[in-house]
Amino acid sequence: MASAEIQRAQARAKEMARARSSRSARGKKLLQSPRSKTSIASMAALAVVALAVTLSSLATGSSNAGGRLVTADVLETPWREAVQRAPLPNGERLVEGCHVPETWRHVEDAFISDEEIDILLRMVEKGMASSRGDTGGPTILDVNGGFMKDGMGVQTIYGGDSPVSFTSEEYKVYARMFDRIRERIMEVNNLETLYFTAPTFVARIVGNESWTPLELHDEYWHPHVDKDNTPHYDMSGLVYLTTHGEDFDGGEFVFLDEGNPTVVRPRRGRFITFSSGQENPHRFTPVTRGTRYAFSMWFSCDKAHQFKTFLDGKVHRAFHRDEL
Ligand SMILES: O=C(O)CCC(=O)C(=O)O
Ligand SMILES: [Fe+2]
Repeated sequence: MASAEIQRAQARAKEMARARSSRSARGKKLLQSPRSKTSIASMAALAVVALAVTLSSLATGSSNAGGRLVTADVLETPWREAVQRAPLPNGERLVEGCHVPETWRHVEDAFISDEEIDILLRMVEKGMASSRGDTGGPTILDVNGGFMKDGMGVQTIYGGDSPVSFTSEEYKVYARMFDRIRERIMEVNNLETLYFTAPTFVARIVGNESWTPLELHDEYWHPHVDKDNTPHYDMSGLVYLTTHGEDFDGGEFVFLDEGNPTVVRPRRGRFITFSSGQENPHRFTPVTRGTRYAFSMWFSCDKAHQFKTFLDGKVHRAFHRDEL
């Protein structure tokens, strides 16, 4: 890279760092990624830093709504932002090493490989095969609990006339995803304990603007706090199987910080985590075209809420734990 170009890239890097720190609001700290290390002496290292800035600036910017935007372009390094945890609801016992005072909003790409995503998509389609909700709106599948909910109501998937049967390869990929996510959330937030909990599900939303929800519960786009809905949720995790702007339009995830929302566009294989309390109100916008798939999963600091029957072979036919 020519030296004038490096200088320009450096100036751009400084400007971006300045813009970033001036946007840091309400006690939040933005992580200074490797690009802010302007003290690196060698020209070669500076060139690498400048390149990282250029790549990263492709994937982040400002959204139409005026807030920050994490685009659906691939992130070379995770996008991260620290938040101060809101006080625990009255009566909830604080678990040291799990209810840490500061947690990270963390967005990471290529968390699940293409091959794994294909297996998961196959699994989801199999589990939703009897869905009557393909005219729009959400179909929700809980593989662990064994039910599927579409616009017409709830059905069990392992019982009935034509029970769904997943292969052990499908179960393996599915179970490993949860294990890896739990470990990653612990790593990112420096936690000592964290338990996978239930319920957890995958949602398929077929964009159709003429679709009208039957009940309030079907209006998936409402702002909410995960822990307000389910008090034992402490950490939230999301994995997307399709990409905004390619497979579907709309369906953008938004952290609802007052006056400064952050939009994260789903991308196939993208993983998002954040703590589940009042510090992270969020929503996602209506899907207007195509099909959006998202796994939602939650983790608890309370051992009593650990999901123990996960893939234990009792709920799930045609599955043997030994095969995992
Ligand atoms: O699918 C998403 O982007 C978010 C889902 C969500 O907020 C939830 O399941 O609680
Ligand atoms: Fe949520």
